[in-house]
Amino acid sequence: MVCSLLVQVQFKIFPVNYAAVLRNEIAWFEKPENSVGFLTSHVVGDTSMIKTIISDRMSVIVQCISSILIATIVSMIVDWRMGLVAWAVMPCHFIGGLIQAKSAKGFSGDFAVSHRELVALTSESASNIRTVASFVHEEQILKKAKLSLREPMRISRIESIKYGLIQGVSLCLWNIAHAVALWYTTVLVDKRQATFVNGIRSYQIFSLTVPSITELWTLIPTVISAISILTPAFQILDRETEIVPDSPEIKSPERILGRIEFEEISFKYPSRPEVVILDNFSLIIESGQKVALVGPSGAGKSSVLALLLRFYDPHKGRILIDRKEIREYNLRWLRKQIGLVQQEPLLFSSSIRDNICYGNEGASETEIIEAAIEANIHEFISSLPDGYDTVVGEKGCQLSGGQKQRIAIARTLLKRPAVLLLDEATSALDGQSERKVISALGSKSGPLFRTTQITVAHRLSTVITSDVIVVMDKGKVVEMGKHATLIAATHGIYLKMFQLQNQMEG
Ligand SMILES: Nc1ncnc2c1ncn2[C@@H]1O[C@H](COP(=O)(O)OP(=O)(O)OP(=O)(O)O)[C@@H](O)[C@H]1O
Repeated sequence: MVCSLLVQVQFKIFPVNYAAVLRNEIAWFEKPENSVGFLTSHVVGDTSMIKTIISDRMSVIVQCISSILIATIVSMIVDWRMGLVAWAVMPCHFIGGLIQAKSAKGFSGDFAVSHRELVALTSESASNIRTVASFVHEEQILKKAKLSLREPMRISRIESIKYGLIQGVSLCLWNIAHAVALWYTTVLVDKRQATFVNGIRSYQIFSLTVPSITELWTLIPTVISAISILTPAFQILDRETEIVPDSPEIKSPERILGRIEFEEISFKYPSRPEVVILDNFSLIIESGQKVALVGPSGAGKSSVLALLLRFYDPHKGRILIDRKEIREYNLRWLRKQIGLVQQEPLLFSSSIRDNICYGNEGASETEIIEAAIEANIHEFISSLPDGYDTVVGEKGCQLSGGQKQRIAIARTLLKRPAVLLLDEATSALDGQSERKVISALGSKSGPLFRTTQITVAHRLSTVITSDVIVVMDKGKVVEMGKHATLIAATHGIYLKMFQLQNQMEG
């Protein structure tokens, strides 16, 4: 009964642990201690450790405790003095066990850390295998892995010697306990306070109990390891996320209109608090407008999009959507209203259909095909032997950069977002494909179905038709207007960028 309950707990812990990881804000995932490898190691390692404790060890612990209790009661019934002796020598086992437990603590801690480092290294190199292979960096990775294991190996060698000695001491204490019990049996028999038969019976029962006690103590290192491994897991479970996805639980209108206002925003990334990214940034985007953010690399364009999705919160200023601060919207609901296509979109290792349906699982076949046509990828998908059922490989590795981008655009279009954020979303497409996609995206806004569009682009040819072009530099808006207005301004940054690109293309 107890064991079956514990097994159920074991299966419930994994989703709880995983949900606690996913609940955190983006900045938390950017900390080195929360890298993909470390988290994988945590989730997999913690779950298997819980399995070991609950399924394998817990039943042994329950068995040992019950056999000790039964043996004690029976030996008390046979001869109460002998029963008391069994308990009197218990400190010998107890002290032996304590010494073992103490030595095991450092032992397991080192293994946990080195194991996590190794998993982090493996997952990082496996997910970046093309970069690793092109730089012929395999040897260095192996060296790094060996290096990360060197210190734990040295420590564990010392610890295992210590552990062996300690095991010897605790066995010695166990033998002392036996000797005392046997000696006392002879004393009782000698003084005729117990019959020979009862003395032997009692001693036999005591002897049968000792293996259970010893086994219980040998399980202590496992339990200690579990505690040291599970402590960080519980820290993750207990952590309060800074940007709460389910709060506030207020009812929102069906669809936002898409008027966006950045009001004197100042922003620094939590991982780099000394660098100001956005400095008093203000911008109003009317519902249904097409706005382009352009400017030099590192100007803060993508950061503006990240703030709108509340991947981070600004330190100063407010962001309003439909004249209401975004913190007042339920975050999950808000994110469903916004579609983001990034420069290097990540596809999941499943079929093209599943990837397109990612934000809208209930979409019909017609809707999926419509979105693919708008993203100019339907023709390619139809030419594949398995069509929409083609599996794209891990992170979409079986597709070209441009195909990945177009599938990502289709995925976002299927979401029918009220606000569409395109961050260099067509940068990998050829000119003709790009024009088709951009014109399809441009036709998204109509009187019935408004989409506010914010495009971040380096290639200015893709944004010249925008309603407003915002030129950013060092986290500030430096120029703003239509393409014609901006190129008319002499000495403007936009004009310079435009001329430079024209020269390069010409
Ligand atoms: N997650 C992050 N943590 C810390 N700093 C970051 C992070 N992301 C971006 N930055 C820094 O913020 C600054 C602005 O980056 P951002 O990506 O917003 O610029 P950008 O204008 O979009 O650049 P690009 O055109 O090259 O994409 C850069 O200096 C960058 O190094």
